[in-house]
Amino acid sequence: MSLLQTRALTRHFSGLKAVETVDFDLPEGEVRALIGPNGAGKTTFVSLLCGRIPPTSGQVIFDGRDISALPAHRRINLGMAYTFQITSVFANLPVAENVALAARRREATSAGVARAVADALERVGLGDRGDQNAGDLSYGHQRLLEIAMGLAQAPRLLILDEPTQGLADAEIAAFKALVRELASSTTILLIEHNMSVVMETADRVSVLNFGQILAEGTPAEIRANPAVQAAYLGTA
Ligand SMILES: Nc1ncnc2c1ncn2[C@@H]1O[C@H](COP(=O)(O)OP(=O)(O)OP(=O)(O)O)[C@@H](O)[C@H]1O
Repeated sequence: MSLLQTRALTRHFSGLKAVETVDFDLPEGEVRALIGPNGAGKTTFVSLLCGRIPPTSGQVIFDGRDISALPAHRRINLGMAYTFQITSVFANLPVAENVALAARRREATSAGVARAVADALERVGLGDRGDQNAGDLSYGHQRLLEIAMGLAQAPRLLILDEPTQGLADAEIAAFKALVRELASSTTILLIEHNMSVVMETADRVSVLNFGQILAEGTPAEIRANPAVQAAYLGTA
């Protein structure tokens, strides 16, 4: 059963078809990568899923329910968590407090919050950094902190927008392992430019091009798809 669906989802910006009649299905438990050339509409698509911007037309359906008209915070409460390209940690707060802010959206008791914080930091490998100011973490660790903030909300769907951008090679290798571990407990939608991350973590891949789904398949199928290769070469 699909955890997330879109039906004819469309967003225009004064004539520009950033997302155009997209039908998308993400089954529960899957790691799905969303790829596409620059300007293909990936961030716009994710913004529509999260409720950051309204669609021009079409529907977003989460767990069988039409959430197209729900504001972003209500979607978070239903179990959607996301991190965005630009880091959004509170630099002057300790790492643990950043995660606690996210955990309090779901946990009512201070013991529950403390447990959720410790668990989320442990899972991303920042278990010993809780007292440090978030702004003192390396860039790569700040990205992991953002993922921990998402995890602390015990999401059913975790959306990661270019999580490996700006990471060092060793950090990217660790990230691949982290995604596999996270996949045991949550469905993941990964917007990613790094093809080795896509190939090694995704169960399936959706390719956006000019706001439309150009292809869907396993990583191997997508790699071998001539239309996808042409889109990346700018000739499609
Ligand atoms: N707020 C906006 N106003 C006008 N045009 C926009 C707006 N947001 C995005 N666009 C346009 O919509 C198209 C899709 O942009 P989007 O950022 O979704 O692509 P993307 O696939 O995420 O690209 P990238 O990989 O470079 O992040 C682009 O042509 C972009 O210029």
